[in-house]
Amino acid sequence: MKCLQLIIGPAGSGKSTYCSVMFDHFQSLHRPLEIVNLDPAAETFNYTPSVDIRDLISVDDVLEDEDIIMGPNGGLVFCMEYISKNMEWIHDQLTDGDDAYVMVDCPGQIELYSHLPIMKEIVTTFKSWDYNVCTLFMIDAHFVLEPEKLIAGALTALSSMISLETSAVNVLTKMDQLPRESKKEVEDMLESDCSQLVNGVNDEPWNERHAALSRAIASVLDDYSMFKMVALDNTDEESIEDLLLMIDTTIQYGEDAEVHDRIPKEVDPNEE
Ligand SMILES: Nc1nc2c(ncn2[C@@H]2O[C@H](COP(=O)(O)OP(=O)(O)OP(=O)(O)O)[C@@H](O)[C@H]2O)c(=O)[nH]1
Repeated sequence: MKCLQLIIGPAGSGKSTYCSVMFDHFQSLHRPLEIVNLDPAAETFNYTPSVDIRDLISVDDVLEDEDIIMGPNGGLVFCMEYISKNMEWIHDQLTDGDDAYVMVDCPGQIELYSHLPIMKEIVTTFKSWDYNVCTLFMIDAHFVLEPEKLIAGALTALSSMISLETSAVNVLTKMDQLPRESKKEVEDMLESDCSQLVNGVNDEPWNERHAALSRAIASVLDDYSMFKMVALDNTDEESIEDLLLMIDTTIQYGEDAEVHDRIPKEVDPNEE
């Protein structure tokens, strides 16, 4: 079964760092992994991509083209539209075997996932090549310690999940940077449901309606069990293993192999 992790999240949330940490982890497990850099504006990253989209098109090239007049954001959208129409260029460079496992390191512009159709088209193309796709939404752990920011992060992640139509795992990055007491706070938070977490929103009289709205959103998130987060401490091997196990389960990695192993050997009809 072909598996694909689509790594998305705001700029600086830790997408490329995650890819390089997982690249090393896969190597230590002797598991094959191909990484696609899908960010035409990427500057540097600490892994060796199997496919680098900048070899096809880069934002710098587009901005230098005198026939195309646009700013950096328009340049990125132009590149992404071009990529979505030239996906075969990526396909040709992937091994694409039955056990292919691919990570796609995406740009951080959130509008690509919320209201533009481009990423959905790219995901649909990967699905048409029989990849099981799981979206990983990276959230900087520093931003979830306040209930208001937690709600905002949850809604952004949900809007991406709904528009991309894939299974999803929300990853809290940079846990190693948190002081011990904040780390404990985040770990406790992950054990709680959203309604408990937003109890602390500012409900001074002038914020009453805002607090009520936050509580209503939290209760919907709990009712549908749709927003779950996993903390990742890049410096802790166990944390990396736990996350990969969860993603593999979500993405159904290796399930066809297990089914194959479970197929009974030819049965002798004379045998009882
Ligand atoms: N200590 C620590 N630093 C991290 C971690 N993840 C990311 N960083 C740092 O945060 C900064 C941004 O990380 P990136 O991995 O480049 O983030 P990105 O989401 O790929 O950023 P864009 O490509 O701009 O969208 C870099 O300086 C990283 O070194 C982490 O888990 N721990």
